[in-house]
Amino acid sequence: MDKKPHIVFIGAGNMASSIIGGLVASGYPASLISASAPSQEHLDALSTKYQINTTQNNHSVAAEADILVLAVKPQILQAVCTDLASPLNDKNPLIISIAAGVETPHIEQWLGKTLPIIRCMPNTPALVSQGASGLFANAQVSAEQRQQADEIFQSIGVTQWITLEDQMHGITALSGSGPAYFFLMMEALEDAAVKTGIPRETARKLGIQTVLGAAEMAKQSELEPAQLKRNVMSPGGTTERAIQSFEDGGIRAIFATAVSAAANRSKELAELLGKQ
Ligand SMILES: NC(=O)C1=CN([C@@H]2O[C@H](COP(=O)(O)OP(=O)(O)OC[C@H]3O[C@@H](n4cnc5c(N)ncnc54)[C@H](O)[C@@H]3O)[C@@H](O)[C@H]2O)C=CC1
Ligand SMILES: O=C(O)[C@@H]1CCC=N1
Repeated sequence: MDKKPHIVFIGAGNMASSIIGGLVASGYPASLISASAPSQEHLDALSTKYQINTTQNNHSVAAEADILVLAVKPQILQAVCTDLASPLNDKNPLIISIAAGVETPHIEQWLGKTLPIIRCMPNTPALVSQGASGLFANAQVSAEQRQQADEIFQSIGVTQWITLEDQMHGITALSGSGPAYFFLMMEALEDAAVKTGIPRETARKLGIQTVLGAAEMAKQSELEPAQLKRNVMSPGGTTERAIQSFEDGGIRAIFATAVSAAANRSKELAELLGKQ
């Protein structure tokens, strides 16, 4: 990026803070990041921690945006966009919506004009620069804007672009919601280890490092996860018993059902919110 764009966040909750924290950690100038929200507590947390600009006035800050990130709950996005239509009347910022299940034609309709819109599904590990973001651009997005968005989200993790907006339901179910699945597994693994007699602190430390080590290994290795798994399974050994127990318990079906429940909820939100 030659001249860095002014990035304005509408909404200052969990996901906005994770992205802002990651951006600042990557060296993005705090003076070029602003956030607006009704919650003074959320704003104070961001200005104290990252020294970014904050306000409760969506209108004034939106009018200054080169990139406007919509980071409010899907259920209030229509009201927020409708309210922003007039301050954006003579402006043409790149809109990036991170709201689950809200489709770009609805955002355009609510903002009252055709605009370059990118839908992005990030995740909270963005806070520690380990985010995974799926992105989709509508036809109005220029090559330069696409690159700007890619650089922003690459600075907080990895990016993958999709060409069909419909695939965003699956991305939401995979990487948007995904961190929670692994936190659940960490909880369950830790509790199970404690039951074998290990102190909780030890179980937590080794459990988390095991998840991290396995993920890093899968990322760096040319081998598929299935082969990496087999490499841990000595014939007649301990892992084989555990993996057999997972398979007998239907772990694959459990994943398939959970991921499709999340994707279906994303579709449901799209239908519900589009009808408002
Ligand atoms: N939490 C997550 O892991 C992820 C969330 N998302 C999406 O990010 C969006 C935000 O989610 P969270 O950060 O988790 O929610 P949150 O509830 O933590 O934050 C929402 C923020 O919006 C603010 N807000 C409420 N009304 C507003 C208004 N009228 N104008 C401006 N700001 C307003 C709130 O004060 C709060 O700062 C959602 O659309 C969600 O689908 C996407 C990927 C992952
Ligand atoms: O649970 C949710 O609806 C949001 C979207 C993906 C992660 N959190």
